[in-house]
Amino acid sequence: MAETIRELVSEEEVEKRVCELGRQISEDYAGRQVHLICVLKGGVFFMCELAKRITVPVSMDFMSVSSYGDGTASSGVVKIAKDLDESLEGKDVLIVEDIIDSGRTLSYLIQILEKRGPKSLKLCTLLDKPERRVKPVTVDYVGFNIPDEFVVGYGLDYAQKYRNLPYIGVVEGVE
Ligand SMILES: O=P(O)(O)OC[C@H]1O[C@H](OP(=O)(O)OP(=O)(O)O)[C@H](O)[C@@H]1O
Ligand code: HPA
Repeated sequence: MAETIRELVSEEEVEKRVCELGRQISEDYAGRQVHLICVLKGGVFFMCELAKRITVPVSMDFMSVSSYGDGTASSGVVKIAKDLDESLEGKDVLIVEDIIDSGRTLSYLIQILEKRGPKSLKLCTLLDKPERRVKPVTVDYVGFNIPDEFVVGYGLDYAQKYRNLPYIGVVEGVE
């Protein structure tokens, strides 16, 4: 069967939800600066769109933590491919992710970042697959809870493809 993409969350729905999250974060961080950490590569589309909707001062840094390789199953081994450029000491840090699936990546990342002295550390994800959780993770902001299906688009890839889709889709016709 050929690989096809079935739309799960439309472009309009994603945009609407990103605006709502931006408003909520702006209210919650009123009077403070929020330091966004983008988890590359998947988080980059969401982070850019979200940052544009946040009305309090924003600073940003980037990190790359990989556990999936090119497949649809987490290897369970989390590797830091690129660390942050700046210290987190005394900052109100908000990690911005595209998806929490098994929770392995984020539980590992949170453990590491908590040790770097942030004033606060919270997590915002566009998508959450709670059914798949192996490691518990506290998620502060969620765009959409989705079923246990492998999704692509809006930053998410399958074998590095489909990140540029403006909507969230399910990959069909793959093992
Ligand atoms: O909850 P988990 O099961 O750990 O899965 C979530 C992680 O998997 C994806 O990253 P990936 O390793 O595919 O890297 P990418 O963002 O560069 O595509 C995603 O961006 C999360 O970081
Ligand atoms: O469903 C997914 N799609 C793409 N990347 C992912 N990383 C964890 N889960 C997923």
